[in-house]
Amino acid sequence: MTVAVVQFGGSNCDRDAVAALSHLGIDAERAWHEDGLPDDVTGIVLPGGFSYGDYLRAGAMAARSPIMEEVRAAADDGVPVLGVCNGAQIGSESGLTDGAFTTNESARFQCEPVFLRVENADTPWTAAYEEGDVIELPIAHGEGRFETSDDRYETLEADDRVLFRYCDADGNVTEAANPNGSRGNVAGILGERDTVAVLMPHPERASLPDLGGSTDGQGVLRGFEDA
Ligand SMILES: NC(=O)CC[C@H](N)C(=O)O
Repeated sequence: MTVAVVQFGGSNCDRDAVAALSHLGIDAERAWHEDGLPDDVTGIVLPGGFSYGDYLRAGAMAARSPIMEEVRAAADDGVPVLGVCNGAQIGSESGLTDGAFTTNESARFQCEPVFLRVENADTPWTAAYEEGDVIELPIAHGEGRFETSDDRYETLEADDRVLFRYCDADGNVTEAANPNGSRGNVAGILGERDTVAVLMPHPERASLPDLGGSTDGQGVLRGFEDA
């Protein structure tokens, strides 16, 4: 069993994802997108970075790599798929998840720790937490503002597919705690199945105790544990 961390030209969080998963005892390896998915794939990470230099829109070009057909088919078969930051953008650009991640309200690249409230704890990615728990993860993005239409937003909420919202340290979802202007402070969402999730903050950068910061990201990555 192997979690494939798909590497595109310009991905830069693929090694971090492999290191964080390995630390948790989850077998993971990088898979260059042109080589397709390994045969024994049991999970897929779309890692962060600047695939194809964020040209057109962040994630737009990687979403059109042929491997994404394989990722979609695997997701439909129930293989867990996690998109992180640029991987979240690739996930939304390829239709794995709803909505879009677009230019931050500040129009600047933002790199800072944020607090997230767990909105749905009944998923593989949040099973380690309780609903309402507050976790701390870093963000590092220029195009992280979640947007979608009124209808689709209502459907996401009605289907309980909002996974995380930006909040303050006490779990209050406020405008001040929203780093990028995301609609409804949304930081992460589920796809059609709860085995597919994307989020802008980086769990793999908050998983290794040796780094000295939050290790709250471990719970998210443990979504691959039973894969
Ligand atoms: N850390 C990342 O994955 C960055 C994503 C993307 N390049 C952006 O700036 O929005």
